[in-house]
Amino acid sequence: MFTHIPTTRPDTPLLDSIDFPADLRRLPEEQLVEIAQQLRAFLLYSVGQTGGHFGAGLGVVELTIALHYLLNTPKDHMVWDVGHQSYPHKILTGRREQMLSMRHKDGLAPFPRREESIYDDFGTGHSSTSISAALGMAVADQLNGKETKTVAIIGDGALTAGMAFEALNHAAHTNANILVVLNDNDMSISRNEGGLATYLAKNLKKDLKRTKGSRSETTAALFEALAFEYRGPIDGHDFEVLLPALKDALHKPGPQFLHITTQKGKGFQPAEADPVGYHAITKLEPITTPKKTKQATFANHFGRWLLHTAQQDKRLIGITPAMPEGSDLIAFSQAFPERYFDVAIAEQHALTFAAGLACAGTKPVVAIYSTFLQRAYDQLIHDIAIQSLDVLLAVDRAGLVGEDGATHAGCFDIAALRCIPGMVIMTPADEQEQWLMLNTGYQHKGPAAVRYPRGSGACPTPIYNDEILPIGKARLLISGRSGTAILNFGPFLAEAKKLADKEQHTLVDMRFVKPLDTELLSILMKTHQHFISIEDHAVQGGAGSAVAEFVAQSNWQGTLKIHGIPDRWIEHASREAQCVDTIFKYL
Ligand SMILES: Cc1ncc(C[n+]2csc(CCOP(=O)(O)OP(=O)(O)O)c2C)c(N)n1
Ligand SMILES: CC(=O)[C@@H](O)[C@H](O)COP(=O)(O)O
Ligand SMILES: [Mg+2]
Repeated sequence: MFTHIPTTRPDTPLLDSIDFPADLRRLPEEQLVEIAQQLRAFLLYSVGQTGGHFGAGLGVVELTIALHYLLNTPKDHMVWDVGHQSYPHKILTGRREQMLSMRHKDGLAPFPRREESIYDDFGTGHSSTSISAALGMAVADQLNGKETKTVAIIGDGALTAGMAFEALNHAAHTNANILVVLNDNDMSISRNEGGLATYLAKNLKKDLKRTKGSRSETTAALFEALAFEYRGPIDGHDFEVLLPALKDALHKPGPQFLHITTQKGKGFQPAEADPVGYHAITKLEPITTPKKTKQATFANHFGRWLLHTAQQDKRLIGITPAMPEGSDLIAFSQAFPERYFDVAIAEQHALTFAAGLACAGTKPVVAIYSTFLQRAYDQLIHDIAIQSLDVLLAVDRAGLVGEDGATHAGCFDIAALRCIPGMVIMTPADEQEQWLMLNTGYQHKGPAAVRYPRGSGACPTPIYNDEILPIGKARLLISGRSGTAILNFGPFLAEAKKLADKEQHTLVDMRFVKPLDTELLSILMKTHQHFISIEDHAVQGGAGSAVAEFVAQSNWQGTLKIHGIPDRWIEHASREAQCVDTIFKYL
């Protein structure tokens, strides 16, 4: 058991002899335990150097080794759900020496990526896609006459999403050679919530008396009802049971299911004791580096707003799809457990559940990352917006998010939301505006969204008051100038002001993307020939596009320059570096 993250590279001679899975397959089974030990040591070291997802990878060390040992990768397929647990897979598939570049600009990606390696069969980052994608591969290989095996590895958290069940429902009624491995560690990022998690955990307790490796009749019933051939649960850290179970499952044709139990953070004592805290870590700083005091983030201020507002209004309900820590609903959940709902990884359900709550007279607030809101688009349109229901979306991690890269960037929410009739969309420039906009969205009758970025902004100590903003009204910050007006939407007001000061431009904090302050724009159009818009969102379809649509309908002869995220995928790097390379590039 490791108790510390090594700060120097550990000695891992056996691991160093494995450049690719073929090297692993040449070793006798007896050496796999030693490989696992060395893989864990190296993983601890490398994640300590780069930061990143931590507990999930430690939990699948034996599974990763066993799968590469038994499969003929890369000919056979392996799809890692979410992909946050794929670091051991990367280490065994030719990328060991690049691990220290992980999450850095031009370095390894933090999730599987098809462009990065032929061993990465499917790009992930969002959860619950693995069974669908694996089924597609298995069916295509069958149609093409290829004799391959395909494995989807899905966690108990990812299994809570509707999409996973849609795929199970389909897969079981094909004759595809697909194996679903359920990696059950009884954890999502936080505690795994809901009936399925309870069912699996309850059965596991009941089954503790089973002999090693024997089958659970109770859990089998669920997956066999869907026509999978089920085996398990077995100890996913014990090669003695893991290898035979995998061999058996891989040699049988048709849809197979293997249920393994593992420990998140396995082998590193602090992570086993605190799997939530060690879901992901920041990189280790040398002890000589002075400790930075942690500034409250936009998410933290949202958490404070939620608690404050819930204390005043009994109707408030707070909802998170499995991100209570990230979105910071912790204090609220402790103060008002009966009004707090972690609905598991179920973004679609979260929104329609909120719609139902709003129909029955409560005031739901859904805290959701911009990138995961993409999952629930129809629910927003069909269940909330058409019925003009009173739901507030606190859209977190809007814009570029840094090291998680393109899968997690929140670049599309304005474009997606802006075309929905009746939506109110607000873009706070700082934490003070975030607070006021949350007040405003909460009091507004009908759907509203406040989008705010990852990390902290320019006003770390906002004044918490009950003020409400006039809907659709911008804030003219520097007036009395003519020529060019800068229209700021969101967190880059300081950069916009710098430019305005330097070039003697007018400066407007637009605040609302929808409704747009067309009255102010019309006034500015009389004295300005140029507009420059700035936003933390894709240029196509974003706030600048809203301005473009408006001015195109007028007879204004001026020009508009839109600064935002360009029409390409922005890869992992620090958020600052991403912004410098994109939004700020031509400012
Ligand atoms: C659609 C979607 N919603 C939320 C997340 C955030 N998220 C990443 S990992 C995770 C927990 C996954 O739990 P599980 O599948 O059991 O994997 P474990 O971390 O326990 O190994 C969550 C909620 C995501 N990646 N995708
Ligand atoms: C894998 C995943 O989807 C989450 O763990 C995500 O990386 C969290 O992002 P934040 O660090 O912004 O909360
Ligand atoms: Mg889990």
